Amino acid sequence: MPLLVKICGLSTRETLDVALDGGADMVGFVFFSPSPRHISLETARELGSRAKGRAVKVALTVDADDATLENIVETLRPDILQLHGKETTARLRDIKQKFGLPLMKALPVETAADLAPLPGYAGVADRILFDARAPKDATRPGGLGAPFDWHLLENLDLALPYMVSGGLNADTVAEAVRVTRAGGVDVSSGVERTPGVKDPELIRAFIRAARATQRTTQELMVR
Ligand SMILES: O=C(O)c1ccccc1NCC(=O)[C@H](O)[C@H](O)COP(=O)(O)O
Repeated sequence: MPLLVKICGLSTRETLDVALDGGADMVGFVFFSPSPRHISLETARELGSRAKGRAVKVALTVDADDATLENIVETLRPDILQLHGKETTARLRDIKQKFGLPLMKALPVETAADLAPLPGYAGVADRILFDARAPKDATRPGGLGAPFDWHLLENLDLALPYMVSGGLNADTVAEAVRVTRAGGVDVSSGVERTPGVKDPELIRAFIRAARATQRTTQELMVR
């Protein structure tokens, strides 16, 4: 199964086109006003139509209510909802029932104890995004450019597809995939030179580096 590459926090036509032209499998859009990557519903409509059919569109929210989700679904037309807050399994069931979209639940990781909620989410989410737990004083629960200890996922036995994120960049993505055996990688800060401003060359470099992990694996398999 090819590695899924997600570029998250896209907010302009130009950088969205770079991610799409570079072959990103998933493009993420942030709907969380304290984030430097937050986009308006008007921008969501424009970027959503631009990405349609070219990559999986991911709408990222944090403990959003139904009205907020309804507006995002109506404008972005997402293919998957990424829930990056404290959403319970009951809330995931509620959202899935109301919107009928696949759900990717973000799980903050700092210690092995953080994996305890996995079985519950695995029963309702469609995929899991492992992300670094944000510091207590952080203004947002993700997109902070800091990694977690990937070895915490070394012996993971999860029936669901999962992605790894948190501080990834072109130099570290191969090791993250090797250690976690994740089926997907997700990056935001690692393709920016300043918070919220995506850099075309960093996007291209990250996608190249992520794709290179696949060639290495295939080469190993044929030996
Ligand atoms: O990216 C944000 O600003 C953000 C804000 C609020 C909740 C989640 C957020 N990002 C979630 C993502 O999926 C990021 O891509 C992920 O946390 C990795 O971010 P980074 O460590 O910056 O690569």
